[in-house]
Amino acid sequence: VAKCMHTLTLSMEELSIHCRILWFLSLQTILVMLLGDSAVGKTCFLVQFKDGAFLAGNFIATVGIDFRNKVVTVDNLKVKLQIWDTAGQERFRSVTHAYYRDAQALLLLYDITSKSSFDNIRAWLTEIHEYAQKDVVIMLLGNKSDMVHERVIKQEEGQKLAREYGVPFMETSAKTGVNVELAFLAVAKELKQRVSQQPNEPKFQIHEYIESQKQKSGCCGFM
Ligand SMILES: Nc1nc2c(ncn2[C@@H]2O[C@H](COP(=O)(O)OP(=O)(O)OP(=O)(O)O)[C@@H](O)[C@H]2O)c(=O)[nH]1
Repeated sequence: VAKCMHTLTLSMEELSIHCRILWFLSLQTILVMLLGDSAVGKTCFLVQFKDGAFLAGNFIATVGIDFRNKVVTVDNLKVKLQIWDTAGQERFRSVTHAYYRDAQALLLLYDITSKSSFDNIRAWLTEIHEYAQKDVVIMLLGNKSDMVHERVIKQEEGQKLAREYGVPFMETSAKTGVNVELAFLAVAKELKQRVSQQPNEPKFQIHEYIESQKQKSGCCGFM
């Protein structure tokens, strides 16, 4: 029995190593795309995540598409995120459509101080369903949560819309950094878990993960 147990333990260990190698080889780079109307803060969101800085000053709209890489650690594994920052302006829409199908995760932003950017989320989701992969991870983000006095979209409205489409939701601030890293880590963890999850493990729940991180940080703006 002891010998059997030993063999069993070894093979479980081996299996785990194989899973990690597979994960490393297959999903070493995760493609994340930032979407949403012009001026909702996509470029600032990316710069905050990449460099921990806020781009204050004149607003310069993105032309076409741009990308940055950042390596993060998910469950002790290094994962490279390749993040595509898209132009929100309508005239670049056909350029960005071409990139949708390669994205594994989409962070869809609106600006909590702009009703039109929130109203356009439904149209963005329609486009996503038309052009993106069926199993793409989508997260809805209400950005500029630091602008409390200019807010026109309540947190509950964002939450309600997200629930309607079955996607996770958070409010974020590219200015203060609130929830910026968490948004990327949550989608990376979801994608990693899809690959490496053991059959006897409970399914990873991105909503619960976000909630647990909220409780850990005791901070604001999570949903
Ligand atoms: N207060 C505040 N301002 C923000 C935040 N995020 C972005 N901004 C400001 O909003 C404006 C637009 O930000 P960008 O990041 O350039 O917007 P974008 O979504 O990339 O715009 P496009 O490139 O046209 O699609 C800039 O003036 C930023 O300084 C935020 O979280 N809080």
